[in-house]
Amino acid sequence: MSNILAEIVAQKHKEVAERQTNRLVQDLERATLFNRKTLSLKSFLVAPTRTGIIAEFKRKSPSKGIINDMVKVQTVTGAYNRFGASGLSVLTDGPYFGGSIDDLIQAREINNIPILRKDFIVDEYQIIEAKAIGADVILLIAECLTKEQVAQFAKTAHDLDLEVLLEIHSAEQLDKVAKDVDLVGVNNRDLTTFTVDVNRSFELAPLIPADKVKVAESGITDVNVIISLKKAGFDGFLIGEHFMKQSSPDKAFERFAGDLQHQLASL
Ligand SMILES: O=P(O)(O)OC[C@@H](O)[C@@H](O)c1c[nH]c2ccccc12
Repeated sequence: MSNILAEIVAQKHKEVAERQTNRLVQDLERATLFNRKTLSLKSFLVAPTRTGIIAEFKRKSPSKGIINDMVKVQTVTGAYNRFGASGLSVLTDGPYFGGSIDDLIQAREINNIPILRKDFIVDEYQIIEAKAIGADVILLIAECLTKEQVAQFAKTAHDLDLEVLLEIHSAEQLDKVAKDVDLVGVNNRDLTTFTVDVNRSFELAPLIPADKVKVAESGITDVNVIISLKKAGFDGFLIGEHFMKQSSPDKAFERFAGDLQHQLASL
């Protein structure tokens, strides 16, 4: 594990222990959103009226510092939805990414497309919490978890009707793909050096088991790259910075999605 990742994981264990004493699992299970019917990201990624983009709301990151702390979560995610995102990714990590549980709850209030809880899951409590705040999908990061944890956490998620996106960065981590993993994401960003290389997605695509939906993550800034990734078998494209770094991420998304729809129509 890289230094920064080890630091985040240690911090996460502390945070979860604290939150767990304030809000017990039984309380989470009584939340209204806990019983809502979840939406399938797998289905939305291939819906003909959508773009395959999982559009992310991210205020800051360890690699970039502040990306955008001026915009509102409902303005941005509402536009992502309206202009054809297949899903939303909302950071709920506070210390490193400037997100919060409240951001996801707010996004849920106004959007009827799948929402990925973007966080570092190190404890089952966070999965129950994800359901209770209105998420549809959880992220599991192979680099932070053992093979056994991935299998166990993915099973817990499925028992709650949540889908599971497993993030990998190397071929070796494919060993952690479990039965209950629905989607495999290739993170193009190296969490040690923060360098981004979209070729990582092209290299790993043929090695991902055929029954898992493929998602390319990070460093995507170009509609033509999405077309190539589609040809390589990807159905999902997780994009944050390219929209968030603009003063109006909503308008940036509208333009990008329009270009993509146009390119797709002429294929
Ligand atoms: O902002 P980008 O380069 O478009 O990347 C989005 C997303 O892939 C990235 O935010 C991400 C991928 N895996 C993560 C794990 C935790 C936090 C964030 C991430």
